Amino acid sequence: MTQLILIRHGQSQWNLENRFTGFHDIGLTEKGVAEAIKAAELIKAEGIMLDVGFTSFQKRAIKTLWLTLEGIDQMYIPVTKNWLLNERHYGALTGLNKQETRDKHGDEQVHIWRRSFDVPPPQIDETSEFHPSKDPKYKHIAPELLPTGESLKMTCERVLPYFNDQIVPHLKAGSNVMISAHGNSLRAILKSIFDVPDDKIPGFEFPTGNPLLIDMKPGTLDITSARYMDESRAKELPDVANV
Ligand SMILES: O=C(O)[C@@H](CO)OP(=O)(O)O
Repeated sequence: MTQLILIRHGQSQWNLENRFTGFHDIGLTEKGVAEAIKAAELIKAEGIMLDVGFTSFQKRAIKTLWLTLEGIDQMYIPVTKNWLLNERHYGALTGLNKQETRDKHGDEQVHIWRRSFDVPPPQIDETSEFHPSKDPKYKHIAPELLPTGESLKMTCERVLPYFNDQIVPHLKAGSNVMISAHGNSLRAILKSIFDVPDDKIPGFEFPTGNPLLIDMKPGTLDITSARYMDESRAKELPDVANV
């Protein structure tokens, strides 16, 4: 059996403040740190041995992975960070309070921006402090590749080629893989491995800092079981259709 653990970062400061976050690089709250430590306890209790880890360029996901690997005493595994696993870029909404945005634009418009599959948010202006060109961690990436406002569809188109090329080969070779990432970059992976239709995928929510353990038949991506390890904070999962 091959094991894949998907974990959304623990609670971030902007999750707490209810602000659109996307590419903004904000840290974990104390609660977020505690969630990552708890995630490690759950993984350790089941004796899972990881072979390789992947995360984004964003400290909330990186630190969640660090704390988890520290807690399970497996800090030796190779870890690859890639910006292609970043959260969906929230465009001009970045930094805004979600409730204030609802009050201004209405519940329906904000729901479309947050949970449609293919409607992108308004693009971020080049002069904004949150424009990705202002962040030195992306200086090696061609400016035209950097997102300035992504729909979930666009996030899938960014994340899935990386997942298929760089992560799937590890799974097919039988390695146990942990991916620490974000609500929408993980939706992209969930959509791919569970074959979730476009109109259904926005409905799946990843709880913060709660490892999703997915068992696969060796040498394949055929899922035999999937469950959130902290049952008390579990969310709905797609049906395991390909057992
Ligand atoms: O703000 C964000 O970057 C994301 C994830 O926290 O929010 P949403 O739930 O609106 O996709």
